[in-house]
Amino acid sequence: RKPKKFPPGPAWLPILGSALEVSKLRKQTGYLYRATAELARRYGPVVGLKVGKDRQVVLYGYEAIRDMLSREEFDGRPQGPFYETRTWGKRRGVLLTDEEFWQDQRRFVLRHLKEFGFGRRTMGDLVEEESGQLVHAFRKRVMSSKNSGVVMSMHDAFGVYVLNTLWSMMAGVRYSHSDSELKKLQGLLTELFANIDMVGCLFSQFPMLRFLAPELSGYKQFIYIHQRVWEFLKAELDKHKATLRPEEPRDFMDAYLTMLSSDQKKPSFSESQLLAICMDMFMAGSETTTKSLGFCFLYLLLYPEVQRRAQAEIDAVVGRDRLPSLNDRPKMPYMEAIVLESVRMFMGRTFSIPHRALKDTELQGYYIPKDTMVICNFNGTLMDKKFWGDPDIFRPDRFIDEKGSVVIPDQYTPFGFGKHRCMGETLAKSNVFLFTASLLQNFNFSIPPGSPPPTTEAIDGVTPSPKPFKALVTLRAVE
Ligand code: HEM
Repeated sequence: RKPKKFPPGPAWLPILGSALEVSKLRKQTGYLYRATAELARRYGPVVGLKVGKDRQVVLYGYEAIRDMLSREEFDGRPQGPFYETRTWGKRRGVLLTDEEFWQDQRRFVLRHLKEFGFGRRTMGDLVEEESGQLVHAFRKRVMSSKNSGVVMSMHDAFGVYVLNTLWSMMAGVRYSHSDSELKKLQGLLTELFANIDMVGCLFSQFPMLRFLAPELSGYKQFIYIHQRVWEFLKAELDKHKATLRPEEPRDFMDAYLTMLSSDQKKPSFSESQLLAICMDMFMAGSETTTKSLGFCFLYLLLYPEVQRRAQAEIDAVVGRDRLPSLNDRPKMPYMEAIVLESVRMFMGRTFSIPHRALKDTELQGYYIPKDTMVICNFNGTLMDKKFWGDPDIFRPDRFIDEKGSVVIPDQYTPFGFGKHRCMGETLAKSNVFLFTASLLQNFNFSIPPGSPPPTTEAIDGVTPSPKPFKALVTLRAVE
């Protein structure tokens, strides 16, 4: 039964809760974020739902989101089969854990990743190295075509390069762009992310389906893909164990392994926890940035004037004799605004990672019982018409004030805030900035002749993707 003063929302039916109503709206609107936006229109910015066994509260609108994310009693992460199965029966990692376990692990990850460059100058070198490789690969393809132009698939052009910037620090590895095993794995992850949601999936809301309909409920695919990622990471871990020299840690994996055999080791530290952290970083670190870059280039095709202005800025600040670097960033507000706008377009179509109430509490005047899942629909902040005016238009200028400086309003929430705030914001923004600036310095991107403009409709899922699209890539003339 609905608890008293629980946030308003559709009726709760036995067993199903409000699942049918949500699913009907999702079918009508095409996306879960639009379905819950419609519910917010009907019931207000705090909507109460029950989907199978899960009590959920979806927040839409800045006030409610800010209130929830800044209060410690909402710092839990959900529990249940979905959040445990991914790490073999126990919640592990940093992405979906909470309380003391998560605090210890988050602190360790941040502190030790920094030793290998994370958030520091050396991280800039890694991103610069990778953007150089990206430009080189594009140039090779363009030059191999007789008329110096090539039609390329863009939505998935960045995955390996993005992962490399993080994996150099995590495991001291850079993968080749043609590494077929890694590409297969990234493809599987993209597929998985399109089939589940931030709020779980059928088998997490109706756990019996794991046994009654393992295929239909997505359980089988979920296990298969996680197993493949796990094996991939385990092979790297085994290599590290065989060559570890504790006095000279080469990367994060070494630092963690060294900690495992030290006397400061806390009970939350274990080898499977190390693998779970790697899995979290693998998933959180590459899918998000890659898809932001996908949206970035989609909109650059649709808004050629934005491309031209970015190129004019790159030419003025960097010129053509060297690649852009992160040192140029403070002098390139328009490029910086393109980064912000691309991430807005990506996260404005989805949710934050769900939180969980750690105790009975209240939010915006409503009663929220302990263990309720609380989730932010970022569409309500990042695409709010009242605030942004024209949220569907790709307009980097919205982040630039009359003096030409970058301004980021409070409503801009794609990385969340509070204690669970994204750990990879700096890396993600550096990647989007430098990959885009380096490519625009060297190439023009346009809609292939004879093709319709790419659609801005996305593929729904945990993180939305642009639908597959191609660009005509040509070398920029040297002036
Ligand atoms: C455009 C790219 C990215 C976006 C939009 C993004 C967004 C987010 C959001 C909204 C959260 C949830 C905050 C909350 O629960 O309140 C989050 C958490 C997280 N992100 Fe990112 N992220 C991005 C890139 C990355 C990268 C590159 C990494 C890896 C270095 C990363 C690692 C994480 C981790 C580990 C968490 C969990 C933090 C915690 O619960 O303590 N993210 N991210």
